[in-house]
Amino acid sequence: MSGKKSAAPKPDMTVKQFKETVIKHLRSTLGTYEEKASKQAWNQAIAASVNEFIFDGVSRTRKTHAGKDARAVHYLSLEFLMGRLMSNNLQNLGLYELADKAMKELGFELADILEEEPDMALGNGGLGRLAACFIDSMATLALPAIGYGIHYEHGLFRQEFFKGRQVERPDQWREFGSPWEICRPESEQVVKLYGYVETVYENGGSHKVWHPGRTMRAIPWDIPIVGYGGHNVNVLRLWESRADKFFDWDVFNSGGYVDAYTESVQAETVSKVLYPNDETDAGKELRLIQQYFFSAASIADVMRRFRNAHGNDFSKFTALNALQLNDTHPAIAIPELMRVLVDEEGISWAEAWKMTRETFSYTNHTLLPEALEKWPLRMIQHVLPRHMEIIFEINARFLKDEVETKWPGNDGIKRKLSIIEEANGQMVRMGNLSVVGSHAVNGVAQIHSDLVKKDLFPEMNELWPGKFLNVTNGITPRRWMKACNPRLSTLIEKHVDADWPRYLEKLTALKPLADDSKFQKEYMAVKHANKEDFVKVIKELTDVDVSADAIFDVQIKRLHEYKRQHLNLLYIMALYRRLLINPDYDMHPRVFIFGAKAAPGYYLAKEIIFAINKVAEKVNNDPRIKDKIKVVFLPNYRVSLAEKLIPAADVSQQISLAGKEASGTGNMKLALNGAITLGTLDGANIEIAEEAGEENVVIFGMDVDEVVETREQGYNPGHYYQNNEELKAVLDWLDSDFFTPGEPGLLSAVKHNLVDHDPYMVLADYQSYSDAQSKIDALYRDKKAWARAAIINTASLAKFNSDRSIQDYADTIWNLKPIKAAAK
Ligand SMILES: [N-]=[N+]=N[C@]1([C@H](N)O)O[C@H](CO)[C@@H](O)[C@H](O)[C@H]1O
Repeated sequence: MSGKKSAAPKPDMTVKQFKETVIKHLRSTLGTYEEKASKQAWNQAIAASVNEFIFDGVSRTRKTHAGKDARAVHYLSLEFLMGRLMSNNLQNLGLYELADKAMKELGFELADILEEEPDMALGNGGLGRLAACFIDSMATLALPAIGYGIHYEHGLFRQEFFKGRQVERPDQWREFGSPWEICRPESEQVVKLYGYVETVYENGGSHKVWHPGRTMRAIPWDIPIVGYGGHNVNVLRLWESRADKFFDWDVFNSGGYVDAYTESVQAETVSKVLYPNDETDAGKELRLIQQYFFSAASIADVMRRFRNAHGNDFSKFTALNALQLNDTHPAIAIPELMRVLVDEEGISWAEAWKMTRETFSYTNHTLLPEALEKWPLRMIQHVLPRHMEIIFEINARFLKDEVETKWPGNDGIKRKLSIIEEANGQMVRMGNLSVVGSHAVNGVAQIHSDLVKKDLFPEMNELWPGKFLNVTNGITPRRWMKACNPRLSTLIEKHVDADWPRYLEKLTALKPLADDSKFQKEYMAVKHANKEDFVKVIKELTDVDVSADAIFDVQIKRLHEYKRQHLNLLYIMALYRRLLINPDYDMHPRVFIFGAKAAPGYYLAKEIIFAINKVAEKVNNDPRIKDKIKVVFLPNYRVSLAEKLIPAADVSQQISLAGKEASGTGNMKLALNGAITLGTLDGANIEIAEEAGEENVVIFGMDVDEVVETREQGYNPGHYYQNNEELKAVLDWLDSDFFTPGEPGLLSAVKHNLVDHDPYMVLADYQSYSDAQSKIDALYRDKKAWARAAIINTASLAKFNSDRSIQDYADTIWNLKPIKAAAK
């Protein structure tokens, strides 16, 4: 079976040639030389060498697509959580082994050089990382596609812990520039804001003219996105904001020295920093301006490319362009396209609306009410006066032509479906606007898509049967298996074709080996070696000593109450208590590993982080429990840290309250790398259990219907507190100063939230969770059964390849065909 044909074409380059190219760039591009160069310089020299292939790929792909006047998708996302690019680019070009050998011959470990690259953390969590996996898959599937976003100067904050509390530090990913981006000043756009709208009456008709109060420049930075195999190289275009005029001499000369700068400072703030909220609506004017800035610049870029090819014959526009809204963050692009088509191109409202609806599609990523974006009508009116007019018009026609027709005289439904919410001072509902303005709406996992139809937009679904679809999320196996788990990849390639990172379903060939003791040994040896590596990372980051023989129990995701990191904490405290009561309590040693950032303004999330760190401090230094439990909270969890941890994980904690986690994507990465999912029937956990088999995951807790039932019956967390001795004991422990010597009550916020409110039913699911954790302990100690289950997970989850997700989008929403770029 081994040595089957490999997918990634090996550029005809030898190790010697690669070395020469790197040294050439070290000298001629970076102006240094071998003896003197820093690791950072070597990193830049390798990047410059790799870019020779990449830039060629960009041109080949662009020429091919332009030559064929190709239909393309434009993926609008306020977030792209890219992580590091070097390793992925080397892998996708089939250059990794070559570069590794070359650097070894030059006296370096490639892995060390890769550490020099800062993460491109232009996203908060799942939604941002999904966008990054998706553009990797679009390029790998040779689909004509462009990602559009914001070129934030500062990405997601760096997290540090001070006395157990989260502290945010600014992210400086571009401190020394990035070798992976190209500035494209020739394609800059101008974006307008504020001002007023004039109605011009002429030739018996009238049209609208927007007189902006402020304009700013949008400068594009292109990041090449290399498809696996290096055939197609698409582009991620990120917009940087700059002032129209850098310095206002008139103001300066009239003594307004500082004011002369104001405009440029204000303009630059637009792309200055990513809003660090995951799942909450920021509601700030600057955030709205960010959303409009990149939407308008992107629409203008699409129009420029279209006009260059087709002048103002817009009959082909919808046939050649698909625009995907990654959540409602770019929803303002809908009235923006209408403004351009009607005001600038003079197309009739009806025709323009038809084109707009055909062009847009919208992905919903959450049901959490606080995450559904609503903008004060007054704010949109002030910042975007013409767009507010257009939204009024869209809404009026929608309510009259469609809602009234379906539900004549039903004001209740009109109020519910209206894009404008009359209550709380008139708000604009960006979710309703996105649904009304799109031809397709999808959720990100089957259960979530069903709930979007049933609970979020039931009437819209009735109005447009067939508009609401499901496209279950996925992850790119190139970054999340091939690149981050080379030991597993090598083992796999002994039994499966080398092109498995492209055709993940080939991993099913491992299923027959699940009970093969030799393969089980090899497979678990891979896991153990990965754990040994990560033991060093834990020591380096937290100074905690752990054993690779312990169970690595992992919960890595943003800190949010619905994800229930505090449920995990209660169980850790219960285990600790059992060991204090009976030091010989029979359990396999376990290391609980957390990685999670809390939004800076999210009080309880920060209290949960603090509580976990205080409990960790106590548990990790308590000799009475003989290292049977260790708790590790890794600071600054991010993509590059996930790439080190996921291959070393044994247990994947996916314990959200059923109905709250739309999909999850960490669950997919962990399971594909052989971690056993401990989860609720929520999001994609359900589909992971379906694909891997119920016996190869550990499910607990209420399902969605039971949650709804419990809520309808009136949920009383106090009941569980009073009737579960262990649960009561650990909750009361939080009130004491056991974990915060001399400061009793410092952790009480977490207890009171749970005992008094518990909005995410932690206490209701506690016992079922605790029992499931005992199942995990028993299963792990049955080495054959554990290895079998882990292997089955790796072999059975091809469905969660983001290539499959993107193929679903291409087939069911974008109607998009691949166009392979011409070779040389
Ligand atoms: N926003 N948002 N939503 C999320 C994540 N938090 O980013 O999108 C992710 C990507 O669709 C989902 O996997 C996750 O369940 C959902 O909560």
